[in-house]
This record gives sequence, structure tokens and C-alpha cells, in this order.
Amino acid sequence: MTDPIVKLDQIRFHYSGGERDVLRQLSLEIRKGDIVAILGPNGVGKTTLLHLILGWLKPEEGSISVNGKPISEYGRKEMGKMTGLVPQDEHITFDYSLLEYVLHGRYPHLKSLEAPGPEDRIIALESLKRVGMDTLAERPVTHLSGGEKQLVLIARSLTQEPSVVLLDEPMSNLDIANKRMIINVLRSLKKEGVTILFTTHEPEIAATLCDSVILMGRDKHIEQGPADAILTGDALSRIYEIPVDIVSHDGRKIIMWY
Ligand SMILES: Nc1ncnc2c1ncn2[C@@H]1O[C@H](COP(=O)(O)OP(=O)(O)OP(=O)(O)O)[C@@H](O)[C@H]1O
Repeated sequence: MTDPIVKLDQIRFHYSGGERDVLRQLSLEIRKGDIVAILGPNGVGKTTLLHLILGWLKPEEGSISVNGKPISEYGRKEMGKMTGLVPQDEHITFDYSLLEYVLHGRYPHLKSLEAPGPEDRIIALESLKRVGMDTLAERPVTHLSGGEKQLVLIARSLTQEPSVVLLDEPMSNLDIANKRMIINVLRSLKKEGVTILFTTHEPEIAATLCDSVILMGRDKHIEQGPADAILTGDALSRIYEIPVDIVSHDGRKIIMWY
């Protein structure tokens, strides 16, 4: 078995001022080059988990390592080359063009005060092309629809070229054609050796795409394993607390809930 690229060991976390632990005794490992989905009810701590891996939040207890080294030992830019986040949403105040916005992803690769050069622009344009947004490169980013913005946030992360991409509900605003496109982008990243960890409320996408699935329950119990073993009707009924059945059709899983 390959070494984990991301490892969390016995994590406990609560927000300052928060009454209760959001995460407790959480341990998990992500293998290099895997595509992994995190599923669980609203508010269970999925985004919090991504922010802990990025080092944006610090656990009360436990350790987090990336590539065999505790994340506290990495500098900011080094961390930016290793891990990148596609957030659920982002408030944009300046009227950047799409290209300028996506070029921000190059920050970890530039020296301080160095401006992005022609090669950085090529990488940014290629990233916009991968998500079908290159023809809009000069458009103001503040003029985008919710789904278009989600595609641009993915393009910025591609421009960053991290070894581990963390995506927070990356397809929640996308139509089915764009969902399929992003699924294919994630598959091609995997072929390039990139590790992908994403949160989703769509078990079908997890079943189609993932090497491994993490189910987070309100009781802080975590299950991790191959999609076939983890995404069962019983398991989904248990974590969402409603009746769920899974029907197979043409090799794909359809989730039925009542
Ligand atoms: N900055 C904060 N301060 C205090 N509590 C917070 C903060 N951010 C999130 N929380 C709380 O922590 C818990 C976990 O939130 P988190 O955003 O990680 O959940 P999630 O599983 O990603 O939810 P969703 O599926 O709705 O996006 C929630 O109860 C939330 O209210």
C-alpha cells in the first residue's frame, strides 16, 4: 500500500466561542493519486476538515501531515504548492478580469512582488480552457453567474498546480453538462498524479468518480473505504436519518430517497 499523502490522526476541533467539538477523534488517510469524496449531513464538519488540512484552522488535539511532514513545518508558499482549495463560494470585490483572477493561483510559484510572466499567463489560459471559460478571459469576474464563478474557482486552482486539490462542493451550481466536464477534469488530474479530496451532497458523483469515500456522521463516527462498500442504502439512511435505497442501472448507482 502506498504511503498516505494526507494523514489526520486523532483530531479534535472546536471553533472559538463554539459550545461543542465539531470534530472529535477523527483519523483518516488519503493515498497519493486517489480521488476521495467526503459526504455527510449539513453542518457535520466537512468544510472545517478541508480548512484544517490547509492549515487555516488549528486542531485542539491531534496531528495533520501532508507528504509525511506536519503541516506546521511548511511555509505559506510551500503549502500553496502542495495544497489548493476550490471554495464553495468567494466574495469578489475587485473588478478583475477572469484571466487576472485565475492568475492569482500562480502566487505560490512567484517570488515576493514578482508579477506573473508569459508562462504563468499560458498556464492560466490553459486552465480556463480546461473548464470551457477561455473565450471569456477578459470578462469582469464580478459579472459571472454562480455556476460560471464555480468554474473560474476551479480554473484558479488548476493554475496553482498543487499536488493535492481540495474542493468544497465543486459541482453544486453546475448544470449536468458542466458536471460531466468537471468529472472529466478531475479524472485527468488523477492521471497526472494529483490527489483530489472533495465534499459533495451527491452520492452518485462519489460513486462514479471516487477511489474512496468518507462518510461523516453526526455522531462523529467516520467510515472510509471504496465507494461500493461504503455507499450502501443502509449507510446513507443512517447518516442522513431518512430512508435511502440504491438502485444500479447500466453500471451506475441511482440514489432513491423517500
Ligand atoms: N467560523 C465559525 N464559527 C463558529 N462555528 C462555525 C464556524 N464555521 C462553521 N461553524 C460550525 O461548525 C459546524 C461545521 O461547519 P462546516 O461548515 O464544516 O459543515 P459542513 O459539513 O461543511 O456543512 P455544509 O454541508 O452545510 O456545507 C457547523 O455547526 C457550523 O455552524
